[in-house]
Amino acid sequence: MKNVILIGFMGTGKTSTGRLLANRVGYSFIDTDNKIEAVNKMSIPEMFQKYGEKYFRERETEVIETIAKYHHAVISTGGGVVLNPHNMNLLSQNGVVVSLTASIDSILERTSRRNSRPLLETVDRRKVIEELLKARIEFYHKADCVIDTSNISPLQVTDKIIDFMRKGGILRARG
Ligand SMILES: Nc1ncnc2c1ncn2[C@@H]1O[C@H](COP(=O)(O)OP(=O)(O)OP(=O)(O)O)[C@@H](O)[C@H]1O
Ligand SMILES: O=C(O)C1=C[C@@H](O)[C@@H](O)[C@H](O)C1
Ligand SMILES: [Mg+2]
Repeated sequence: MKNVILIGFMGTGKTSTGRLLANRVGYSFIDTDNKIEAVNKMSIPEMFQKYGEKYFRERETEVIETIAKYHHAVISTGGGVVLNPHNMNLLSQNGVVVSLTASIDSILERTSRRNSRPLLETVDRRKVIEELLKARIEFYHKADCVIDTSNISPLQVTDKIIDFMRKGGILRARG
């Protein structure tokens, strides 16, 4: 049974939508950021602060190497998972990749609600978001399905993902 992998920039809703989707389709739910924190017994901001981004990326890949083998799971990733082709090869071998996008204004608003994203701890968050998005956009578009979440609720996003899963034969008809 294929996994559903959610990729996308910070604040596009991977974690909240992924949890909801897993509940609706009866899959297990894994969030790579949460898993990294649990396995390493350390928060992501603390990890960045103590050991830097490179160390975090290595821990991220370790977690992906484990969870890519799961079945029947919705896997919500961290925003930078797409940067390492090894991560994406592992994940896509055993799953379909759904990319969530959002406008810069939506991202700015949503990422201001909780301040636990080390890469956005900066004075000019809009500028950093624009720069990171520019560098990453091509990766976020390498997906089996791309959904703009700017003006729809997490529930509506899951409706679209479920439609996509049914059309691809990943999920059987209603039930
Ligand atoms: N479609 C949506 N419409 C409005 N708000 C949303 C939507 N999706 C998520 N949010 C809100 O945006 C914030 C960020 O969502 P979430 O943590 O799920 O994003 P994420 O993609 O997992 O981010 P990160 O990459 O940093 O883990 C949360 O407050 C969430 O409730
Ligand atoms: O976009 C990113 O590079 C990140 C996103 C978050 O989900 C975390 O994985 C971490 O803060 C890095
Ligand atoms: Mg998340």
